Parts: sequence; structure tokens; C-alpha cells
Amino acid sequence: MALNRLVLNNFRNIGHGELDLAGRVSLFCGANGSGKTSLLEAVHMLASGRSFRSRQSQSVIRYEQPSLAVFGRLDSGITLGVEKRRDGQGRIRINQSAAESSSQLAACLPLQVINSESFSALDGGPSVRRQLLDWSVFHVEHSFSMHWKVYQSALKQRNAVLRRGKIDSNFLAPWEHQLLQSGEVVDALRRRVFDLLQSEFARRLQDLPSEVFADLKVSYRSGWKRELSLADALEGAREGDLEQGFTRVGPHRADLRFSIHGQPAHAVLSRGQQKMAVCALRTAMASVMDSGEKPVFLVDDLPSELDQTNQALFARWLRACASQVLVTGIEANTTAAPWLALDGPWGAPQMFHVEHGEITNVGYAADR
Ligand SMILES: Nc1ncnc2c1ncn2[C@@H]1O[C@H](COP(=O)(O)OP(=O)(O)OP(=O)(O)O)[C@@H](O)[C@H]1O
Repeated sequence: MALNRLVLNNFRNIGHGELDLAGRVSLFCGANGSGKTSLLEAVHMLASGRSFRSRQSQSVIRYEQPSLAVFGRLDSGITLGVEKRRDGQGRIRINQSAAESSSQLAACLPLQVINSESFSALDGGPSVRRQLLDWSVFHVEHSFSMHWKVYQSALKQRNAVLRRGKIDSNFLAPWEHQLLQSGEVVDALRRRVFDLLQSEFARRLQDLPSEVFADLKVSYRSGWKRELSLADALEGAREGDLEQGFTRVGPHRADLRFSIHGQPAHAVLSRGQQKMAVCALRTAMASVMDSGEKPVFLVDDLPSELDQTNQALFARWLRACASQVLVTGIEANTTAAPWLALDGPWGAPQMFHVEHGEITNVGYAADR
């Protein structure tokens, strides 16, 4: 799925922008504060209904304007629209009809983001990594979101009973039954997708220096002790859960662990090596999807932290798993270099110059 056309109104410092994205690779170059990241942020909003920088959509709306709007057309002909108002109201439209939820946007336009926040896959909390795994599970196993919703609603109900301190297990039984049924399915789907993800991740690590990356391992933690069934784990935890007032075991505590020689990977790898590990993970996530559903990648400031060899390697990984890439960088020649080494449409990036929120198409890098 690729984005052919993008129209923005009042998105941070971008008053109005209309872009036709023709190639596989679009590069947005310009000085600090010109609006490059805002443009990627707008695409993210189109694909998820929210910003990747701010929880408050009000802060994304251009100063002194009442609302923002982002519109996109995909190569399949599907149109997406997101509008946010300063009073907190908003609209999501798919093919000009109101959408029920923002997850419908994600199903239309799968997206991967590489930016300065991406390091949290290694050094952030478990919820970040759980969301990454679940992104893949959501796109590979289409029943996942239904089972996960049932699980989360049963978890909420069980936690509400625990907080009331009801020790009669009759109060917990119906929610535990639902929790077990949906939880076992969620775990099974995650395991299946994790196995695919792990082998794609390992394949990419083989392209990196073996003295460092041969020992980088990723493992899946289900959220309860490996040797127990979920039923036994819940039962064993019940007394402590009642004391604490919440459910301490289950798929909502799942995690991925990245380690080297038993140490957390972020404590061992250099910053550039961490970025390549994240790029390997994100491209592995993309490659486990059906080939017809390849995601769009947003890469904010590709050259930062990566030397030329790693930038070129990442560009090759992307070519194999992405439908389209939108990349930002400060300097045009540096940002274009890793792409110019590729063949075909990937080797002819479309260039945009960004200045004070104005976005100008300046042609193809190969022709300049
Ligand atoms: N709500 C808003 N309304 C208008 N301008 C805003 C708003 N929020 C942020 N800005 C401004 O928008 C500009 C664009 O920021 P952005 O992060 O997109 O720049 P950038 O080109 O990615 O810069 P850098 O190279 O420094 O990362 C900044 O000057 C910022 O101060």
C-alpha cells in the first residue's frame, strides 16, 4: 500500500501543502525547524489518527487555527481523511465515510516509523516492545484484535473486582474464564508471529558485523512463568493480586527481550549499532506481512547516527520489504546518497525541499 497524494492544512508550521508522491522513495530536505518531521507526523496521523510526538492533538494544530486536516489517497484508490479540532473533536473518514475507529486507518495504511523514539524498542519499557510485536500480529493474524479486545475487557473487569477486595472467587470466575480463553489465543498468535519475526530478524543480523551481532538474541516472554499454564499462573497469583488490587500475570505483561551474552542489548551496543538493530527489527516486522500489504516507512533523519555503509544497508533492507519510503534529512546530497546506489525506481528518489513550512518538489535526485 503506497501513498500517492497527500494534502495538509494547518499541521504545525505547514499552512497548506499538496504533494504527489510518485516514486518509491521521497526525500524531504531542509534546515532545522523547516517542517520535515511535521510532514512525517502528518502521514502518521493519517495512518493512526494520532501524532507520534504528542498525545495532545491540540499542540499539532497550527497556532491560532481552529483545526487541522490531513487527506491522503492510496495507490489502491482508497482515500483517508483526518480532521482534528481545537475543542478535542475530530473526524476520521475512509473513502469519504465516517470510520468507526482509528484502527481502521492502520489496516488501510500500515506504517513503520524510524525516528529518535525508536530506540525505546531496546531501552524502553515492556509495553513498547509488546506494541511492536502486536503490530505484526495485528497485520498477520486478522483475528488477533478481536481476541485482544476480549482479553483487555475481561482484564478490566477482573481488576475492578480485585480493587473492591472481593475474596469470594465466584466474583472472579466469569472474568477469569474469559481471560483464560482469550489469553491462550492471544499468546498462541503472538508465538506464531514471533517465530516468523525472529527468523527474519536473525537473517538481517547476518548482514551486520558478526563479532557484535552474532550474539544478539531476541526472545519472547508470555507474561507468566514459562513452566506454568496461564490457568495455573492466574490461580497461583490470585492471592497476591487481591492484595495488590490488579492482575499481575498474563498476556498483558508480555515482552520481547533483546540480549547479548545475557546483558540487555542497549547496555552493550553503541548508538549506531542500536539504530541498526531497530532497523533490522522494523524491517523484519514489515517482511512478515503478506506481500500485498507492505507498509510505508517514515524515516526521520536517516543519516543521524549511521555511517554510509549502514545507511546503504538499511536502504537495501527497505527495498525488500517496504512499499514506499518517506525520508527526512538536512542536507540533500547526503540524504540521497544511500538511494542512488540502488537500481530501478528505488534508485531515483523524488526530492522535496522544505523551508518555513513550504514544501516544494525539486525533481528526481538522479536527474540533478
Ligand atoms: N502548532 C504549531 N504551529 C505552528 N508551528 C509549530 C507548531 N508546533 C511546532 N511548530 C514549529 O514547526 C516547526 C517545524 O518543526 P519540525 O520538527 O517539523 O522541523 P524539522 O524540519 O523536522 O526540524 P529538525 O531538522 O530540527 O528536526 C518548528 O519551527 C516548530 O517550532
